[in-house]
Amino acid sequence: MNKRVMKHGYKVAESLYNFVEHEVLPGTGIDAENFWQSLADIFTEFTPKNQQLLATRVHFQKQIDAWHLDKNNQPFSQEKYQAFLVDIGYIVAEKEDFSITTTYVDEEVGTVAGPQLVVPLMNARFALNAANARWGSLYDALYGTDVISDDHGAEITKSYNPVRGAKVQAYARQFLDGVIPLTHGSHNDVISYQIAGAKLVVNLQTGEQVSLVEPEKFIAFNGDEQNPSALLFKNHGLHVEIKIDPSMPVAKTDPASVADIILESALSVIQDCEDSISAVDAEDKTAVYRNWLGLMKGDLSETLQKKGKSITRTLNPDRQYKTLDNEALILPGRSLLFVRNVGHLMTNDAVLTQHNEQVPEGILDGLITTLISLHDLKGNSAYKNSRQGSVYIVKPKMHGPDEVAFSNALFTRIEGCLGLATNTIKMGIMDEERRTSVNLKECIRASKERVAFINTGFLDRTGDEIHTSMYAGPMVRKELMKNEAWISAYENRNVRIGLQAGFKGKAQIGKGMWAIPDEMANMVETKIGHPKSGANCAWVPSPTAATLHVLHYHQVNVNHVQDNKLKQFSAETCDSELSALLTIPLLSHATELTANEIQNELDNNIQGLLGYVVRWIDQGTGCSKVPDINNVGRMEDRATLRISSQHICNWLHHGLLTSEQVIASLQKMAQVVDRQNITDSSYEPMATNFDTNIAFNAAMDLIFKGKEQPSGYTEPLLHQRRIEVKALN
Ligand SMILES: CC(=O)SCCNC(=O)CCNC(=O)[C@H](O)C(C)(C)COP(=O)(O)OP(=O)(O)OC[C@H]1O[C@@H](n2cnc3c(N)ncnc32)[C@H](O)[C@@H]1OP(=O)(O)O
Ligand SMILES: O=CC(=O)O
Ligand SMILES: [Mg+2]
Repeated sequence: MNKRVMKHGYKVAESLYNFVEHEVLPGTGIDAENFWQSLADIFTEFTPKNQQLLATRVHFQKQIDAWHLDKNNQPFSQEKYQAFLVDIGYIVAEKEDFSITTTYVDEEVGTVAGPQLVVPLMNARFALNAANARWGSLYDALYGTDVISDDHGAEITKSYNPVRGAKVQAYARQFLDGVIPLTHGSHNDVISYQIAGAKLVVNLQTGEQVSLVEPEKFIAFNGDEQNPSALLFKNHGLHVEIKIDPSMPVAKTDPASVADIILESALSVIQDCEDSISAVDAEDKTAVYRNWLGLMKGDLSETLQKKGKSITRTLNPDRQYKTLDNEALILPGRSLLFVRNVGHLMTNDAVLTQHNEQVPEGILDGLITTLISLHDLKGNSAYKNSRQGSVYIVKPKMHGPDEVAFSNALFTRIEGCLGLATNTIKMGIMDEERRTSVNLKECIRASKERVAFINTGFLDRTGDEIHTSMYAGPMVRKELMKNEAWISAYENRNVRIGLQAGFKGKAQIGKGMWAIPDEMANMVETKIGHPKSGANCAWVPSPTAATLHVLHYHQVNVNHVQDNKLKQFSAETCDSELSALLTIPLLSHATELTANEIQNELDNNIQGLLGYVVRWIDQGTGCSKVPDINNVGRMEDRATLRISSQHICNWLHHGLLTSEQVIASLQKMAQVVDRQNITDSSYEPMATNFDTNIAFNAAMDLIFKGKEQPSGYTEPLLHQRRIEVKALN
């Protein structure tokens, strides 16, 4: 049991208290007693409203459930359905047009389009890697993934495979031809790059000297003009470095001695306190906050074993080049960091009221993560995060404008307590709940002075789609959701509303996660759709994916796309979008499923669900790669768990599945998952005792108690079961 320190009527867990007093506050200029007083005041002031907002969610859901139950067996009227949603206040009236006025936004957010990497903040090794993923090796990203096919002897072998290496070089040169084309010939034919008269001079095998079609794209270099070691280019605001080093093995097979192409990759990173981590108590929360502190003070480090060697990972310094006028050019060495707080639902025992009630975790996150960010704002770190002096907080899982207004008011209050100018905290709004999508314009208005992004979190959004309309009928198969009318309306509408609210040049319009981490060829083929849709950032699961996704932003000029989109919108599109958005993705008679298809869908869902839950509950791993039924590794987090659990629950309720069938699948798939984890010595098999295995029972609850879970969220049950496991150890 955590010891507690009484502070102004609140009982603060000793672990958090000591951390704040001894590690966070020194150097912030904030007086300790004033801080604890502010904490107490903020909880006293904001907790009742937080609770009221949660009660409103329940109230809406009950009315929607009753409407569908009442209408059972009657033909569905979309018109009546929408009128009902307006009537109960679920859809609010859209007011006059407006533009956001957010200021002091860093260029990674406002003006340059590029990948956004998400990382579990609880894992220091990953968190550091993500912060350093601003720059990535294109050669490594290509060599190590399926973007380069392994036919004709090009497979990945134990030692370097020159056949594969040659394919990587060819791919990279083709990329250079697209981004920085030569006035004549190809980067394939280059024997040397030099600088003369503040220009790039390119010598070809043919003996010709050529230059760039757009010479202004060459902006800096390192080394001698005759023998440069690095050449720096800028395209669509993104930097590309050609690294020249004849001593590197790969450069020996390149007449121009190119050793790598280094790409500016993850412009921004979301350090996640939410769905990709498992933080259930004061001890866990303190560990997460400590990593954020290390990032903000610049001293986070982690020693790890890599390829049989011990290495210590720290934050990368900035990068230095010489401009063509021989001035120093310093570029950020690290990604711009956002921190994703938790939403309004959960509470945590890190702080208790005097009646031993847990406080809302989202309020605690807001206060502590901002307090920690003071180290960046006050220049206490050797490394700057926001050059504009802003703090970037992503707020997930908000339902509708009142909840956004609540976060906005909370942030204003936190700024007041910490002596920060109002709107120093920038808010990222996850557009991932149905009531937010439907009322997005009003959600943005509620934070129009600080909003820095709207992101389509389509995974949570799909979970909410299923839960909200649980009683309307059985939903389409999970994989087919992406073809449904609501999802394209949701994605298009998010871009339209963001652009019409003046996001261009000021804030991000973001797209969702690439959740198949090993399918990079597929990603390179398809994720170009995100910049083409007008989004200026999109989520990737790993640094490698960031280096590959950035290729798209070199091909697509998002600024131009946004300008063109703004000219195209019409009033009619807005109306038809709303009814498409509210079209429930129900199975139609035309698409009735065979018993086999139903069983496959169930087994697939259960395999992913169990594979994720067992690691969450037993090992505290919040984001995992779990093989699906076709052995494709899927990124699973709490949002994907929300989808699978709610989907099974929905089919169970509507009689497509029986309880016995679900239990049989759970037991069969538990054995599959146990086998998948056989090489993990810390893994506890589930199939040895289904009755007592806590993770297995958590999975059962997620399905059989799924209908009653608030908004279909998985965190209440996951937390409860993880706390049980932690108590045993
Ligand atoms: C719906 C939503 O909310 S989506 C947002 C939540 N999702 C995320 O945050 C995704 C985070 N990603 C991950 O956790 C991982 O990439 C997974 C679990 C998806 C896949 O993991 P694996 O492919 O098994 O990667 P693995 O654990 O082998 O790590 C490989 C390397 O990549 C690095 N890496 C993987 N993902 C990341 C990441 N997101 N950020 C930084 N580094 C990463 C690791 O540090 C490791 O490098 P290292 O050995 O030098 O430290
Ligand atoms: O948070 C992202 C999502 O897709 O959910
Ligand atoms: Mg989400």
